[in-house]
Amino acid sequence: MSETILKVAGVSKRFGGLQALSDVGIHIERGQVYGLIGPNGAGKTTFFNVLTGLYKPDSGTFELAGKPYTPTAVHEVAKAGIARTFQNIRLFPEMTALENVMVGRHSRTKSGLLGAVFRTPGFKQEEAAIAKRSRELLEYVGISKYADFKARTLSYGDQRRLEIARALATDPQLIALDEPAAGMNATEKVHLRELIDQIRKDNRTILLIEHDVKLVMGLCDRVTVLDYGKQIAEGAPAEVQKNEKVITAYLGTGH
Ligand SMILES: Nc1ncnc2c1ncn2[C@@H]1O[C@H](COP(=O)(O)OP(=O)(O)OP(=O)(O)O)[C@@H](O)[C@H]1O
Repeated sequence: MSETILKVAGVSKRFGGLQALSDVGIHIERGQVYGLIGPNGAGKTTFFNVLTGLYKPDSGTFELAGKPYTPTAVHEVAKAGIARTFQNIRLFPEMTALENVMVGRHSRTKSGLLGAVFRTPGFKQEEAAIAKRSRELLEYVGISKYADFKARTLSYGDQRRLEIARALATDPQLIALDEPAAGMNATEKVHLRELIDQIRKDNRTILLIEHDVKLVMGLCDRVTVLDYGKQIAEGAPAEVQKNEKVITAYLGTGH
């Protein structure tokens, strides 16, 4: 039986005179890879930023796994169960790959600051469990050999994998990936596709913004197409690809 993970309706956002989003809504089922596509400036990143609490919407309702949530702050959204990555990678560059994942995992721990300061047995136990789980996640995304390397020394493709591991560390209901293939070469893209497929097989749910249409069409169960802040199509990739409005939107901007 299908289970709705994310239900968003009526999202609008204006920047001064520019209507960046007009009445946008999406509906994602558990285990789906859902794509958000559209020409440059269509409103994809704005939608992601609204969804994850970076921008306050002018209107909209939000429900995650059947519970309403208000995306007022990034940490509230993380607590509700959405983890995201960014178009311009946001890792802690001077920390090791392992430490970067551990930071993500810490959002799920109980001991708190006092436990850390006094290094209580509870804290040490929890810390060991976090390190173990974080190593497993590095293995899962295929970069365990770089566990002790500083994040900034990893290749672009591996840094994106590390961001995904860090997002997974929060045990999210939904993982939102903002252009995960940006800057990747063809081989890295093949590996990324395998990784996203694996994440889906493990019954996770993914929302994806991606410019690489081939990747989107090959990976996504459903897609929504935005153009000038409006939703011009929604459906299975094969249907959407044939939609006249979508073809015109892409041709019109030279895509
Ligand atoms: N913080 C902001 N202040 C003012 N205008 C903004 C802001 N963020 C986005 N916009 C505008 O909103 C519109 C939608 O931008 P957005 O970045 O969401 O598009 P996009 O679909 O993600 O584009 P791209 O594919 O180029 O990343 C654009 O016209 C952009 O200039």
